[in-house]
Amino acid sequence: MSTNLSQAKLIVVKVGSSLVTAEGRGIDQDALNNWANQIAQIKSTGTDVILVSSGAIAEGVKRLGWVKRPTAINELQAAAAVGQMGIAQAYERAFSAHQLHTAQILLTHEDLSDRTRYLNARSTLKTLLNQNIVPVVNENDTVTTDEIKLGDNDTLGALVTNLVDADALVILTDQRGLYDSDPRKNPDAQFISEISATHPELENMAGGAGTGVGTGGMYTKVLAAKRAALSGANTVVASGRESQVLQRLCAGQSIGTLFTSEFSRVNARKQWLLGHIQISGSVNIDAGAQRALLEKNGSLLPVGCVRVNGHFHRGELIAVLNEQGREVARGLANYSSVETAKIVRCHANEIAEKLGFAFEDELIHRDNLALYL
Ligand SMILES: Nc1ncnc2c1ncn2[C@@H]1O[C@H](COP(=O)(O)OP(=O)(O)O)[C@@H](O)[C@H]1O
Ligand SMILES: N[C@@H](CCC(=O)OP(=O)(O)O)C(=O)O
Repeated sequence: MSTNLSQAKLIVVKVGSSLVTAEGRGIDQDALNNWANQIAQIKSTGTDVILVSSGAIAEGVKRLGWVKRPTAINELQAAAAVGQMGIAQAYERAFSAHQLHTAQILLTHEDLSDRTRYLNARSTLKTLLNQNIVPVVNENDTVTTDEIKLGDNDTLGALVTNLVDADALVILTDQRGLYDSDPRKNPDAQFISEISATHPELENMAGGAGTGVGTGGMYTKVLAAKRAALSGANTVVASGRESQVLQRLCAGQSIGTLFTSEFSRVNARKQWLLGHIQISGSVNIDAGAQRALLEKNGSLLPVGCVRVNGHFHRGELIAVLNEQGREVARGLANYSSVETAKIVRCHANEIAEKLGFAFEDELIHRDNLALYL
């Protein structure tokens, strides 16, 4: 795997509140225009981008005329609701100069931990990318309470990276990258240009937020790098004010701090599928489907399924059994057991007719399938 971003086909770019809102003074439209310009150019060279943008609370606080960030959760939620309007407008304006549309995606913790919602979120993001739209993601702050909050958008950026199998996560912030201690507190702090995302000293080096508007500081960024590494993605933390930072990263230049992942893409996904979820049911497949899976790295289509066992919902993990009843794979089902039973042996164009609706053509997409090789 290449360690830089020159081969990346899809990257997640996270921008922090202090950059987006000029440290709380209000949306920095010039900064947004600049990133939009860079993203439009990257997209035209074949690298897709999903933006994760903070700033709703900081912008809301400014619009409401409050002198400082509140601590009461209901006030933070109200501020987020007001500020998110500005964030959405500002990105749409910035990208419209490049004839690109944006789409607002507000996610909660549950959207990413519940398997059905996870698949729906993934499917929506992929569909938007196929339509050449730039998704702009934030946490749905208005409906999340303390206990269920993701809490910071560095974590959200890593979860989105895993969700869509992005090649890399780029976290743009107000520092050049990671130093061995907080450079705001230690003028002798040493800059680190590359480090393993699983380095044991990372958490000790990283401190909290630098300004009153940021959340989590470098600490949540190193945790995010760790999380993104689990699905095989590298993370770069760099300054959002660095000239042409995204284009230069995508051209393979070394800017900021690169956190390298030691997991391979396939293994990480497989670990997640095989290790973390209980099986709800299974399907038996025919020899042709088995060949498609094992030899051609294909998806499992309903036409290759012969029987459905057990009870499962859309998004649940199921086992794939061959004609002899041996488990050959596991994956996330796009249809429930009741729906699957109605579409076994059916071609993709017959699904809507049998069910009255259709999600995907596949019962299990190959991205959501782990094989026992
Ligand atoms: N080891 C470190 N290296 C770099 N920055 C650090 C470190 N420890 C703490 N920080 C702080 O993290 C801040 C960036 O995080 P944060 O304020 O949450 O910004 P953002 O809004 O971009 O997420 C920096 O301004 C810096 O003061
Ligand atoms: N969802 C919040 C952002 C929380 C957050 O993580 O902020 P930051 O540390 O600036 O990325 C908002 O939009 O205000």
